[in-house]
Amino acid sequence: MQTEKVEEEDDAPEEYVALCDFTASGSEQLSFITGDKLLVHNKSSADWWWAELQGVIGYVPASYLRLDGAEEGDDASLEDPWQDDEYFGSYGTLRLHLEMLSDRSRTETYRQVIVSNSASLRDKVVMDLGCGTGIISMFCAQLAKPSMVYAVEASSMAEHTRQLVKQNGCEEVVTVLQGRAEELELPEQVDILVSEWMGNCLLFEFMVESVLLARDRWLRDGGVMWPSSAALALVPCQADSYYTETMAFWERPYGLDFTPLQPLAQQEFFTKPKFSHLIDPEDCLCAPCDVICLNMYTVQVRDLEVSNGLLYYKRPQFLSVYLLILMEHSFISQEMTGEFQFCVEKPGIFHGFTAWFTVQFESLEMGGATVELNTGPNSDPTHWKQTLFMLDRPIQVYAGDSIHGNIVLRRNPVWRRHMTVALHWTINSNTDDSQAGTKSFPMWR
Ligand SMILES: N=C(N)NCC[C@H]1O[C@@H](n2cnc3c(N)ncnc32)[C@H](O)[C@@H]1O
Repeated sequence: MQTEKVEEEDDAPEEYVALCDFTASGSEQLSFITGDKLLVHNKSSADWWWAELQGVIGYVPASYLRLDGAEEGDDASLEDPWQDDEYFGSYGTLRLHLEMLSDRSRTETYRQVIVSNSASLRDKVVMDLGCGTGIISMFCAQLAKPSMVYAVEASSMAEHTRQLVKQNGCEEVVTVLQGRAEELELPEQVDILVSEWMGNCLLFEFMVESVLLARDRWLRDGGVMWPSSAALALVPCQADSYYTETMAFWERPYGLDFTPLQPLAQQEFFTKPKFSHLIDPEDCLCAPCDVICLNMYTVQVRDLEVSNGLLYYKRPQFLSVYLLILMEHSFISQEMTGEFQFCVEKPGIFHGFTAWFTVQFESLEMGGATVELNTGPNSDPTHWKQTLFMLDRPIQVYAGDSIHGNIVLRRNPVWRRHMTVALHWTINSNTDDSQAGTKSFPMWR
């Protein structure tokens, strides 16, 4: 069994400075704000450290801290906040492309978009951003007659993609360009920017930033974005089997009482979201709702940030605290926050929330049908499946109960492909007293 490298507890705690705010999501975690100086007593894991702030002790996310006195560039890991070596390295192998190509729901949807717009694609210039093995570009070349497809791929897969394009007789139409789309030089503007950029919970990996930068630089006025829009859906749900196998398990394994391990189980299994969760439609406590909606023509890169403050590392000393507070609230991005109001349709156990996304592809023809890829529980399963956010403790709910609150996707100010999903909820019930809760889930740092 692989164990994470655990550094021995040092005798003298080390002083670290907070790079950004962190809001604890459980009693065992410690909140802090940008600039706080924390004493780290134990680096119990790579992600979570045992630290002290003004006499209070708790777990803190290691990625939010930097050794006090170290300069910004000192920490080698901070040199690549996009983690591009690791990220594009992983896409340079076949594993992830095999997973994406094996996802028929995903891949057939893109093929359907090309087929249903084949006439309008004639003589158009297309960019396929993050083309991977070039499947979408070759669909364009085989099923329609665009004048040019720029197949852009930053990983080393691009070399193989060139070979596949030639192997399939598409080299007249498809030009493979290796590099980050936002850094490449194209010979011309494009009519259509197509990309399969969606990550778990829609935004993880934040490839969407590259799509927006490429849009602003290469999509001609009046050009088309595919997907044209995207939405994150959320639903309160039961997750009895996951709860049983990770938490209830410790009650009486082999006739012994292992319940003292349950706080550890909560920290280990419920602190982060559970990717690739397949929720049974029966486990939805009510109908889902779209909590985050992105218009791919108007959303801006700055809208992807939910600011904790003016600047993550420094604050202008001359601004009064009042003005800071005033300006902070003006920075909250509407795109990254969503309200919800659910009405429980049947009695059950509220174990947590499940999230998934949908993306829409508008027709190139006026009044033509929009194509949608839905990764939710009532559609054909995809490789993304759904994402489960477990509460610390399950709550009994009844038909008619209301669960309202909001979700905030807070992009990690240090690790640019990561975010924290914060959920705040209040349950109003005719049967029990109302309850409120909040929990933040790092994804992953
Ligand atoms: N969650 C996903 N859909 N990931 C697909 C990512 C694919 O796009 C590629 N990719 C991601 N970002 C970029 C970028 N900025 N420029 C070019 N290719 C990219 C990546 O190498 C992989 O082949």
